[in-house]
Amino acid sequence: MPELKNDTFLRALLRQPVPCTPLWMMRQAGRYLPEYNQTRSQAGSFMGLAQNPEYACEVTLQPLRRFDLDAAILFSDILTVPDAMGLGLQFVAGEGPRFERPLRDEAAIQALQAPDLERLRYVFDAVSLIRRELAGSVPLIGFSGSPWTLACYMVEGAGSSDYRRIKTLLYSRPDLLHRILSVNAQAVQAYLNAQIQAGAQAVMVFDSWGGVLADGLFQQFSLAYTRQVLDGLIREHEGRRVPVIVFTKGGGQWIEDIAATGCDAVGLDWTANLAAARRRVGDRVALQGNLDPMTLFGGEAAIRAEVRRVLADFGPVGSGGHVFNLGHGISQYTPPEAVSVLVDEVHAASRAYHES
Ligand SMILES: Cc1c2[nH]c(c1CCC(=O)O)Cc1[nH]c(c(CCC(=O)O)c1C)Cc1[nH]c(c(CCC(=O)O)c1C)Cc1[nH]c(c(C)c1CCC(=O)O)C2
Repeated sequence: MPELKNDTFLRALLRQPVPCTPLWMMRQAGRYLPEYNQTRSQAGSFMGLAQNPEYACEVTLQPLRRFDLDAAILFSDILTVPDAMGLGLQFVAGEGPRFERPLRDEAAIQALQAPDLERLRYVFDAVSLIRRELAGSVPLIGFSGSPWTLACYMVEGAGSSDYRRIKTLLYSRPDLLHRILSVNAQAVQAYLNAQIQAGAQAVMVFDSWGGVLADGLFQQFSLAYTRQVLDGLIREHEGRRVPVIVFTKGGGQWIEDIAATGCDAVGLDWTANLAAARRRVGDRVALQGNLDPMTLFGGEAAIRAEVRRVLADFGPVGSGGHVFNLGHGISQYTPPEAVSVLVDEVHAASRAYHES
């Protein structure tokens, strides 16, 4: 594998010195890019894109051709894992993901098993192909959903506004929920390790729905299983540390607990304040985030001002690590020009915070 030309993203995650703050964006490959929509219509569907390594590679690279981003993220979805467990993932146009066979009774839960990784071969093939095509320009991030977030989709069968089904299970049959979560933890760990072996240079766990849990239950039903995943991850590959990022949407109040999972970095949504977060965890982990994605609709002056505010909140980087990101995925309605402004401002305005 060729030497990495730009390793600022990996260095920042490990709290090593960098000349300016690296950035990437959650959902950086997606519908706000016309070229994505074009490739998607060629592929016929979202899963048609994700399951074809050439298409997955093409859309992964699209945002990097337009913008000076410091990392690539595998184009895939967190729901490929429950799909490989036999739940039957479907993307209904305009409705988002849905499972044909959600976990709705005890028999289905007892029968659940970690998937045969051969069924996810298309993901690992995409990882290897993307690594080859990146040719050392920037590192590649692999990812998975957290055991809890996957369980939410597996039990609800689709997105939810109140999480009624999974919370019914949690409060009435916690034993069954624990069974789903242990299967998921085993599956996610094997899935991430296979991505690392295929060439992912950092991995991120998306706990998108951790924030809907009550305090105490978050630690028991989400974080404990994320920690199980991390405990068995490959942390060194190709002679380099493979940093792990844990992102819990709505998890700002639990940042000390998240930092204690053994991750290298904690991802924060825009409701957290980076200065306060840093005071709480010290420089034990790097922080990733946390611009409100809607800032990108505010015009150039607002984008530049908000980027400077986020950088100032983190403050002089010193022995810490900051990876700039949005606090959640970029909206499909974002004008691509807004992203150019964001990238320019992060790289230019952050230099002052890296002078020792
Ligand atoms: C909860 C979740 C999902 N998927 C994911 C999460 C965790 C992150 C988060 O909290 O947003 C993770 C994900 N999904 C996708 C990526 C690709 C990599 C990237 O560029 O960040 C990643 C990292 C592609 C995608 N996954 C999806 C799209 C849009 C699909 C399309 O092209 O129609 C993309 C680009 C579909 C998807 N997939 C999922 C939903 C709810 C949807 C529909 C949402 C929507 O319509 O915006 C489940």
